[in-house]
This record gives sequence, C-alpha cells and structure tokens, in this order.
Amino acid sequence: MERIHVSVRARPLSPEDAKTSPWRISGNSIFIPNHSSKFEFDRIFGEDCPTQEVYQARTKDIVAAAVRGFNGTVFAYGQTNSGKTHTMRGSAAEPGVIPLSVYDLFDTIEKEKDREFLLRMSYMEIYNEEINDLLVPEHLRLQIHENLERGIHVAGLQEEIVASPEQVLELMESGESHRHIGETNMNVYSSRSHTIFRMQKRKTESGDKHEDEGGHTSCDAVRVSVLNLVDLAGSERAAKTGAEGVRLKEGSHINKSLMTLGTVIKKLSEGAESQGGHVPYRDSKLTRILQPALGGNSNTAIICNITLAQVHADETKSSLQFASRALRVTNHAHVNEILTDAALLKRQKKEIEELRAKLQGSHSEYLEEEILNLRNTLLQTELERERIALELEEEKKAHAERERRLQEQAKKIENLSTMVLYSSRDENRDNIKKGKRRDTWCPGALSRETLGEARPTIDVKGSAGKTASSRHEMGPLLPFDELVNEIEVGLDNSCKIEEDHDHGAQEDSIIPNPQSLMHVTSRRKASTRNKTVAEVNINPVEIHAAYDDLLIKFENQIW
Ligand SMILES: Nc1ncnc2c1ncn2[C@@H]1O[C@H](COP(=O)(O)OP(=O)(O)OP(=O)(O)O)[C@@H](O)[C@H]1O
Repeated sequence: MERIHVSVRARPLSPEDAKTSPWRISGNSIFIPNHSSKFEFDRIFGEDCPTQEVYQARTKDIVAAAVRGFNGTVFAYGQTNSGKTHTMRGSAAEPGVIPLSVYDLFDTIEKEKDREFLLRMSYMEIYNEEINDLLVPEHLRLQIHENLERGIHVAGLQEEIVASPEQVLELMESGESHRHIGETNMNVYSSRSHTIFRMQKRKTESGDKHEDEGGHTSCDAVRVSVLNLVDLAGSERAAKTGAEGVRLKEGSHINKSLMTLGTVIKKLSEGAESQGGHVPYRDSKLTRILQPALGGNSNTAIICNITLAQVHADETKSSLQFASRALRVTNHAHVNEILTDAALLKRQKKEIEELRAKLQGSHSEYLEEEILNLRNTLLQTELERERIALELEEEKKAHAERERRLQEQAKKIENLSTMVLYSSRDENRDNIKKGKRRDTWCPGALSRETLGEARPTIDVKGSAGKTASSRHEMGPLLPFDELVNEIEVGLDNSCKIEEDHDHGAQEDSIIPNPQSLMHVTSRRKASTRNKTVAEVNINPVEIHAAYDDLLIKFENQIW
C-alpha cells in the first residue's frame, strides 16, 4: 500500500502578479497568511524550479519501477494556463516529464542487459468525452474494454513498437499535430483535450528462461507494465476564457471530466473503495482509463500546477483542495506477470521438480537414519558373533584338553598292556632258556629280601613307538588281589602327586607306573577312568590272568 505522491508546482508570475500574490510558500506548505487554508504536500516547487527537479522528485522512481514491472502514472492537474503542458511536454529548451521519462526509460533498459524488453507506445486524447488515437488520426471514438488478460484498455488503439527515445519523441510530435488545441483568452495554445501518453513494456525475465530438449531457449514469464503520462486539460471558467460555441462545449466536457476525477479522488480519500462504497470511475472516460492509477495497481504521482496570482486565487485553492484529497488516496502496486499456458506448465513443472528434490532430500535423511540404525544393529551382531566365537574357542580348548587327558590315560593303559605282554615274552624266553617251571606258588616261602635279589629289571618300550627311558623296578610278587589293594593305596598317593604334577608335553614321554595304571583299571571312584578302561576294552579279568601267568613264569624263572 502506497499513497499517491502529490507535489505542487507554481508557474512563474508576472512582476505585477508577484506583487499582489496572496500565497506564501514555506517548505512543503502553501498558505495565505491570516487565512485558515494551509496545505501541505510531498513537495512544492517554486516558480524558479526547473522541470528536471520536478521529474527527479518522484517520476524518476516511477519510471524505474515501471522497468521492473510496476504500472506507473503521472499526471499534471490544474487550471488552464497553469503550466501543465509545460511540465509534461516541456520544450526544446526545457524538456518536460514525458521526454525525460522516455530517455530515462531507455537508459534503464540498456543497463539491464540480461533482460529482454519489448516497448510499445501509444498516444491518445479524450476530446469532448471521446477517445481519439493521436498516432492514427482515423482512429476516432475508440471504446474502453476490460478483460482479465489486458485489464482496462482502449480497443483499437495503435501501439507502435519503439526502439529508441528519438523514435518515441518523433511519434509524439506527430501525434501532437493531431491534438485538439485551441486559443482561449487565457492560453493561446490551450489544450482542449486530455492527452495520455502511454509506454507499455513487455519484459521477459531472463531468470525464467529454460532450455528445451532441442537446446532452444524459451521464457516462461512475461511482465507487462504500463506507464501513463497524462496532460490534463485545465479547468476553466467560461467567464475568464471567453469560451463560446465549440470552446464552450470543450470547456464543459473538460470541467465535467475533471469534476468526476475530483469526485473519484474524494471518494477514494474517504475510503469509499475499501468500505465497499461506489467510486464513479465510469462517469468519465478519463477516470475510467485512469482507474488503475487511482486507488489501484499503480504507482501514481500527481503534479498540481498552480498559479499564485491574486486573480486566480479561487481556482488555485480549488486545485490545492483536490491535490490535498489525493494525498489520502492509497494504491497497491504489484508486478504484473503474464504467463502463457506453455509458460505456466513450464513454471509448474519447475516447481514440481523443486518440490521433488526437497522430498528426496528429506527421504534421503530418513534413509540415512535407517542406514545408521542398520549399521548399529550390524555392529552389535558382529560383537555378539565374536563373543560366541571366543566362547566356542574356549570350549574347543577345554574339549581338546579333555581329549588329551583321555588319550594319556589310554596310553597309560596301553603301556601297561604292553608291559605285561613284554614281561610275558621275556618270561617265556627265560623259561625256555632255563627249562624250569614251578607248578605251585607259595608266597609265604618267599621273603622280600630273597625276591629282591632276583627282581628283574625291565626295559619297557611303549607300544606307540615311544622310547621309555625310565627304568621301573618290579615290586614284590604278590597275588593279584593283594597287588590291587596295594596299588589302590599307592595310587591314592600317586593321584595326589599327579594332581600336583604339571601335565605338560614332557609327561607324554614318561612311562607310566604300572601300579598307577592298575589303579586306573580298577578304581571305581573315578568314573572317567572306568570309562577309559571300557573304551580301550581292557578286561581286568584278563589282566588278572596275565598277571598270574607272569607270577608263575617269574617263580619258574627264580626256581
Ligand atoms: N514553470 C514554467 N516556466 C516557464 N514557463 C511556464 C511555466 N509554466 C507555464 N509556463 C508557460 O505558461 C504558458 C501556459 O502554460 P501551459 O500551456 O503549460 O499551461 P496549461 O496548464 O497546459 O494550460 P491549458 O490547460 O490551457 O492547456 C506557456 O506559455 C508556458 O510556457
């Protein structure tokens, strides 16, 4: 929301008028001393102020905004002979707002090299409430239309494509030749019509360019803005202008349209539009054409031309009241963008792609979180697997230890068997050698001392091929049962020693004590050892028998 910018420009006075002028200007205020009326505006330009300064005050910004796509309207308002045409058209010596705007417009466009512009100009007048085309004189009584695409526009109005300020000004000069100008008592070249100089800019936004599959560049947005520069006909009093006939009729239409403009401004200043009230835009061609500029989509500035002469004090006061009301009118300018169907599709496609990219981005975040969770789960599984592997390894070691002990026990048993068999073979050999055998066995007849002299020394070799380095002395020759009892007593001690003994690899090379082995074969307390006996199929009865045989052979050997 931005209100209409209103400035006041006072035209130079003759020395006589200057002496009698009741008006005083102080800053941006104008008033009549000792009078209740005091007006304040955005700017007040004195009689010595050049048009360039007037242009710089606001119009320059409106032109720049028009290049960016905002509608703009600047119009000069005031009584006849107040300097409106001088302000808007100017002269060769002092160009007016229109030529200054045209040059500025092209300058701005040239600086915006990345944009593509298409400029058109039109020039029309509203004469006696009829719209005529000043560029094409045959185009008379044109009608005002309104539609969604073009808004309010004059149908059939010539729109010349222009490429330079000089071309524009030439066309403008040409149009001036068709304008209704008449002589009145107040102004030799009095404008008898309102003129509207219009520049339309169609801008294609380079930022919206796209390259299609064929590599061609197309634009999907076109900004269209309209700059209206209006030189109104001046309000006049027939008594002062001396208008008669045609001039009187012209003056009547001028006054009527200006009165409608005043009413529209008054209504807008009172907030009628925002309150849903009626604003009589359609009561005149002027207000209808300028409707977007008055409370609508446009940056608007009004330059109120006045004369400070005493003789025109009432008209000046009336103009200042109009301008003062206009200060309270607000507009809502915005960029006007036109999209073709193809352009609309392209833009929507672009938006969809952007949304899809955003969606994929958020989905990717979700996936990353999922991957992180999976990685954590995987890590936990790996740790669990390693823990189980360690436990398995420990179990294997324990199992191997058990197997090793079982094998040791088996070897000991096997050694015992081998020892028994070896002794048996030696006895047979000695028996054959001596040819002597004892038929009965009398243990009581044998003293331990006697037996000790005859106790053989046996070199025992392991059946597994291991060399037994230890030499074991045979104990006293006892009956088998007695021997077993003795062994059990001995093995209790042996077990204790064995428990304290390191079961290293060195132990494998030691020939087991046969007595210990006998313990292994007969001891019922140790279930594992009984199991070992069963596994190696050593029958204690057989050992018993073999032992008896050995004793007999041994005795035979002695005797
Ligand atoms: N600021 C100014 N400096 C110098 N001369 C001026 C100035 N304003 C107006 N004039 C002169 O005053 C005369 C009338 O001005 P102008 O034609 O612009 O008035 P107008 O408001 O357009 O009148 P009308 O409504 O009858 O067309 C012209 O000769 C113009 O050169």
